[in-house]
Amino acid sequence: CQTGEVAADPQLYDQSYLSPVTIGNSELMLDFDTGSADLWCFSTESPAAQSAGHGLYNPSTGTELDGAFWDITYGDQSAASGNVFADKVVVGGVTATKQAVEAATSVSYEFTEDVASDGLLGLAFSSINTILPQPQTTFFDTVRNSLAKAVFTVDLKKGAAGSYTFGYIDSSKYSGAITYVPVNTANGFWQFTADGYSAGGSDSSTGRGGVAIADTGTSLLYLPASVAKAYYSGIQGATFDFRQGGYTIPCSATPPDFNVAIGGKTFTVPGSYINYAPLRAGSSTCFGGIQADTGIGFSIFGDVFLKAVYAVFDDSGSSPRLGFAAQ
Ligand SMILES: O=C(NNC1=NCCC1)c1ccc(Br)cc1
Repeated sequence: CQTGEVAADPQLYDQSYLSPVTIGNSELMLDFDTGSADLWCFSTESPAAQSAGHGLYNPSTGTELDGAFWDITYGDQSAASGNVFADKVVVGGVTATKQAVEAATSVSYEFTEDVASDGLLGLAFSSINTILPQPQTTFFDTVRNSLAKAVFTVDLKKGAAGSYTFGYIDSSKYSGAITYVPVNTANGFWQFTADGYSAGGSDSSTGRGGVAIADTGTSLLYLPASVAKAYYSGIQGATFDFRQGGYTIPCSATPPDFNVAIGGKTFTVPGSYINYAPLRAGSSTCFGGIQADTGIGFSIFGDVFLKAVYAVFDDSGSSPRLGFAAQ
């Protein structure tokens, strides 16, 4: 019965969180992503112009999956592709002896530029793994039957190291009870329904809830346009800046807290989390941590929300469920 824990180290402005993973005989820093289902890494097969500065997986330790290829495009239009090897993967002591490791032979500039990240470890459902002709299982799916409990937890923090655990829930990491809600796996995501939103201390709801996904791979909190609009209407100097592609606020602003009702419980994102980051270093205009989910199809509860709660991704029962608790 395996259990394990790894640190989740925040990158600049908490844009992403990286965790150490041993693949074959190299340790790489991967971005754990509950919004996708591929485990891929820069490799000795990646073009040097794309992989300079990154840790590389050397597939010599693995066994090539003949004829298997992968090609993924993320919600932010970043992309990567390559071939596949079966190799040993260890995360916080939890071992998958024959995990599908997707070696990159091409990546988009977003990944080349992010030199701290050596790849991604997908934690969505294996139904959206992009390997063809035969999709493979995520790390969690590969090890889930060997875990003490088929769960993983996400404890991200603002500007500080958090953690991911596999196989157990750590009651020292949260306060109060965990509120569980059902998950709809039809789209391959950890998809749930949020009941409603409100800003500040007021109970003036900024709108009905809706369908959402829990996505550690997305930095911000994307909500229905009406909810985002109502939220920023309460902040002096806030504006929708179409050139920046979203809401901006004065960096001097103290945004109101943001409340989300899930499963009959209210979870609060401190207003400071929504004063996300300067548009450019030194700018006095900051990008908002809440943005409109227009055109995406559902809301995305990314890191701005997840770092305010303790989240349990539970596949131990007859159907998957998500648990949230105050941190
Ligand atoms: O791609 C998604 N999440 N992960 C990552 N983003 C950027 C790098 C990794 C994503 C998933 C579902 C929806 Br809906 C929108 C976005």
